[in-house]
Amino acid sequence: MTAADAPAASARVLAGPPAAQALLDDTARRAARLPFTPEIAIVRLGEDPASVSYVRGKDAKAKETGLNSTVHALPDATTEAELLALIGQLNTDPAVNGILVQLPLPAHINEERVLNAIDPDKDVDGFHPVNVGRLWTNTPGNVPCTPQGVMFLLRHYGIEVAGRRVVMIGRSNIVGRPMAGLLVNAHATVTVAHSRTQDLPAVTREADILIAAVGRAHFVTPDMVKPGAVVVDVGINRVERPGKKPRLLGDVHPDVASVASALTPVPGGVGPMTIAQLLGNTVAAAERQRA
Ligand SMILES: NC(=O)C1=CN([C@@H]2O[C@H](COP(=O)(O)OP(=O)(O)OC[C@H]3O[C@@H](n4cnc5c(N)ncnc54)[C@H](OP(=O)(O)O)[C@@H]3O)[C@@H](O)[C@H]2O)C=CC1
Ligand SMILES: Nc1nc(=O)c2c([nH]1)NC[C@@H]1CN(c3ccc(C(=O)N[C@@H](CCC(=O)O)C(=O)O)cc3)C=[N+]21
Repeated sequence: MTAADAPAASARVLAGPPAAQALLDDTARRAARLPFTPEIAIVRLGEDPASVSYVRGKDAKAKETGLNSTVHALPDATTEAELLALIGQLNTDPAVNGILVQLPLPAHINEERVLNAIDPDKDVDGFHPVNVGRLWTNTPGNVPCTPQGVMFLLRHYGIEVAGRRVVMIGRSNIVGRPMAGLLVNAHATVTVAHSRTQDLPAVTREADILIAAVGRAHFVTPDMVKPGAVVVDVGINRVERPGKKPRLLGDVHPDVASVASALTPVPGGVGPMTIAQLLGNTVAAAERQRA
């Protein structure tokens, strides 16, 4: 065997399911300590296959964890006024501790108006501007599930963020921006890159921890990664295949495993953390509502 065929060093796999299970176990214990059963209301509009599949996953995990879960599956033609009326009812229903409106919403509905209508204390997605403000002032509130799940995963695997350079690729309200806020709160030095960033590979090569939430399959290539960096792949790019389950590709090219010291897989990385954190947020909201 020549040096050229020698297997490349391979990054440690930061598997989501064991970390997610640790979070779910803690969530189930906390739920069981409450004098009532915490309840999440999940609202979905239309039949987008990805949304149908995610909502099914969230509902099943909620029940497994000892929570009540109600799915409100509304037709695609639901008006914004009808959706707002449902949110109003869920806001005032004392049995409901958490509300999640699955995104994306159909084009005829104004997403901002809908998210702003959810009671911030029941907003377990943490998308309401009040919760965004709480995150950026480092005060208690509901925090978006995916970034908070990434923080849990890093902690679970003993990866320190304080004092380290983190580059976040993506600045969405769901992932990039709240991820940056959590990292700043955890004392990381944070750079947020996006589609207008000049010389992105030079920026990402500075990262001790590189987090990708771009939405483009295999976007992060080995030349963009500092040797030994930890790489977190948030991306989920669905490749539909007729008659088969869709293939899921991350935003990180698999060859990055030969440069990074640790890497989250897709599937089986950040995705399961998102769902576990949603239930964690629901129980935390129930605890605060009771206090
Ligand atoms: N694992 C999980 O639980 C979750 C996974 N996801 C997945 O994460 C990915 C990102 O989701 P989301 O944040 O909602 O996506 P958005 O499309 O809202 O945001 C993508 C971000 O990537 C940036 N971007 C796009 N192209 C480039 C480029 N060429 N160079 C640098 N930056 C670029 C955009 O920049 P700009 O702002 O300039 O347009 C934008 O900020 C998707 O694959 C999604 O499916 C999302 C939520 C949860
Ligand atoms: N209001 C709202 N809140 C969200 O949190 C939200 C949303 N809307 N819209 C869409 C994105 C995406 N998202 C995922 C959740 C779980 C997995 C997940 O469990 N993924 C598994 C695979 C699941 C499968 O096989 O399809 C994995 O990566 O291993 C992925 C993605 C939540 N989101």
